[in-house]
Amino acid sequence: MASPKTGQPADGSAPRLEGLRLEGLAVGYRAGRAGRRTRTVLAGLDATAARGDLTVLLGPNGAGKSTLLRTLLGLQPPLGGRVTLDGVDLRSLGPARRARRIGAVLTERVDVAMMTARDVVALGRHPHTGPTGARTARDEAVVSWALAAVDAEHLAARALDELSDGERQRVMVARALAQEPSLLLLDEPSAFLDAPSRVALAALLRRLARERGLAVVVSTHDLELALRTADQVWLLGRDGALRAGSPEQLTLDGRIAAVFDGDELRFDPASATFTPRPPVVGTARISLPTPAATAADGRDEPDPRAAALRGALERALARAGWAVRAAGPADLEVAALAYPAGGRPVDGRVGPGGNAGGEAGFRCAADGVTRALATIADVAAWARAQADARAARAAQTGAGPASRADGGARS
Ligand SMILES: Nc1ncnc2c1ncn2[C@@H]1O[C@H](COP(=O)(O)OP(=O)(O)OP(=O)(O)O)[C@@H](O)[C@H]1O
Repeated sequence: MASPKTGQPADGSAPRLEGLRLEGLAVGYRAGRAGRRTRTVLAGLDATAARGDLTVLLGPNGAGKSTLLRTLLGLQPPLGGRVTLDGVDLRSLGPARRARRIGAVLTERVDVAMMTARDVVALGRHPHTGPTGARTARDEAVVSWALAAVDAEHLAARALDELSDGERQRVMVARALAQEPSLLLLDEPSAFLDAPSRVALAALLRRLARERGLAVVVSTHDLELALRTADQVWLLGRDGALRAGSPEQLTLDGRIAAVFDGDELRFDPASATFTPRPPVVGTARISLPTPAATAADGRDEPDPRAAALRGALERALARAGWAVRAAGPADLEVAALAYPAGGRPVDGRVGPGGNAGGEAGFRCAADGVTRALATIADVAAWARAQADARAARAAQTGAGPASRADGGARS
């Protein structure tokens, strides 16, 4: 049994490091004279974020992600309930002890004119240095480690206000790491990062959680990456509820789709990706050449060219308004006649030797007309023209295009 005040077990054994726990937490804002008027954004939140885990906070705009993170960081008081870190109530921690335990990267821009990236990272040591603020050799080593951990050693001597948004973001993560916290909170840290840097940051946060036993809670709008990398998701719904679970569980439960599906976007639980949802004009079917590849040891392996080609064709057809079906009759048919040479990305002509001669790569049919087309771009343009023609015919007869439910896109 742990002492509620200190979190230390009464028997003197090593403290149990349970990470972050929200118990009936309510967050929001106080306004009016003496803060008597309150605006509750989220209430009754119960969840944990274990040490060693990457917990990703997801929710639509305005759901309360920043409000929750700011409350966990102590920048605004809870309106109710409590938050503990390793069993210790955060309200019992003064600012200095709190700063030693919780590192954060928020969306606010920090004004640090004339400081180098290394100086800024060194600010993270502030909670650990004595009253003089003098840094020891260990402090300097931690600063160097933090810069290296985010792959920003080459930025150390640069002035922070001369860095790009992405470079700056990495430095701010390093500053939080330099605090050597047990809880790391990040509010949309990948907002300014390019795709490879986002993947690298997610991998870094996972590694830090694992290797240093940190509880990491990160909010993001990058759902697809979050669902691939998170150990746990805290999902804020439009109803103000927080549902915690593994990405797979929340995907299969339909919770992710319930929060994020919209008129324009649909969450596909099979691929855990979002696809645009244009009006459906009819059904389409794709056929591919028989895949050639089998593994050298004789075991059958899926031919990666087949998946790439099918995916590219599916996206092109869906964008034009066709609901692609796996089998059965369809209004529009696209048959690829060959794979691109050498398994290169499918972005141009298809056929033996790259189809340099310009011969047909696809045979396409719709509404009784058959066409031979050379490239995927040709197929996309043709599918779009067919969709426009169908929509125009439907408008003339007053029938309207097939509904989404009819077309099967909104399964
Ligand atoms: N200072 C404030 N006073 C009162 N209400 C606020 C304040 N700041 C934010 N809010 C409101 O709190 C709610 C939650 O906002 P919050 O910024 O936490 O959402 P979010 O999930 O982080 O949104 P986003 O994804 O758009 O960044 C919103 O309705 C917002 O208008």
